[in-house]
Amino acid sequence: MPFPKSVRLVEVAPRDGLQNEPEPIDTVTKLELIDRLGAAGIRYIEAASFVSPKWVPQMADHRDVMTGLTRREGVTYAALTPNLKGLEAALACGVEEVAVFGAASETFSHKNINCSIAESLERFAPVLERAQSAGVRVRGYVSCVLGCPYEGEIAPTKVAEVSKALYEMGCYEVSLGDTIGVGTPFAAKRMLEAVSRNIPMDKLAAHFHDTYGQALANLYAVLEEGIAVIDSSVAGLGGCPYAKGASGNVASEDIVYLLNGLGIETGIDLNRLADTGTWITQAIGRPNRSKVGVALAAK
Ligand SMILES: CC(C)(COP(=O)([O-])OP(=O)([O-])OC[C@H]1O[C@@H](n2cnc3c(N)ncnc32)[C@H](O)[C@@H]1OP(=O)([O-])[O-])[C@@H](O)C(=O)NCCC(=O)NCCSC(=O)C[C@@](C)(O)CC(=O)[O-]
Repeated sequence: MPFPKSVRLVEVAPRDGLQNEPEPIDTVTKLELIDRLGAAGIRYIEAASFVSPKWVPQMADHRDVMTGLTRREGVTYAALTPNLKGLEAALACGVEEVAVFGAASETFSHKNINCSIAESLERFAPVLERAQSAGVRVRGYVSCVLGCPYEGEIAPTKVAEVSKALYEMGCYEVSLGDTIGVGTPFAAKRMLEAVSRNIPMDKLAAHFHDTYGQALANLYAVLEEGIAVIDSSVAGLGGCPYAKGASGNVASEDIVYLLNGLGIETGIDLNRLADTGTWITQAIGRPNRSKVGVALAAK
């Protein structure tokens, strides 16, 4: 299959990138991050997470973030909503898109959202119904698609089964999460091949973490298969609170550099994006994990 002509980047740094930070990051910094990402040309930003503050304290200011952000024309600002409580709170803030998040691993599902895979799907059904009645689109995540921190290998058929359930429930897109970044290119292709038997390729997204330094290679592999939506995090920020040692998503700067080199359109200004990575890492005292960001900053 030829490479896609353009790729839509889903920027997850304000949520996935920051959720694991142990020290509270003030809302003003989060809002500036979101604004700078929009100014760099990102058209889809996952801004917050309406989850329990007891589970993920860093996302406790979700209301202030969602109502405080300056909306730019053409940019979608989305939020995670694991249940009806989260959805209602997000709707009250005027959210235009939400995401539910499940897993292909039973143990991870319990650790992350305190229920089995089957229970999570039951919990998501009314979230989708309510969101749809409010005219809000719902994205679906599947975690552990290339491995689980507790169970090890995960069968592609299991990933396909959970993805299909989310898609059939009404998620307009299913994002496939290599939560702990253990995948390699052939494994990524095998997993995608299984999932895409049930779901059209243009309804799938790749959400690959870079823990083992494989994210770019894996993304190249799935781009070859026709994936055209990629989740990424500026400066490679992030990690999952329920996946010890997992590092952030592929750095947005690195994937944009790769896509530019392949002649694939993103509409993103790489220099502005790299400046944003430099700024946020300095603001929160984290190393910049984007090789491209570091190289550009050194110029
Ligand atoms: C799902 C729950 C809430 C279940 O948690 P629970 O304890 O089973 O829920 P509960 O219904 O029994 O409620 C317990 C308490 O939480 C409150 N509560 C209940 N729901 C909400 C809500 N929406 N917002 C705020 N508060 C909430 C509820 O009101 C109650 O408060 P209390 O009476 O004890 O004071 C919990 O497990 C949770 O919040 N988990 C979130 C975990 C999380 O955010 N993980 C990181 C995101 S997923 C990820 O990073 C992976 C991804 C998406 O990036 C893809 C990848 O890389 O693989």
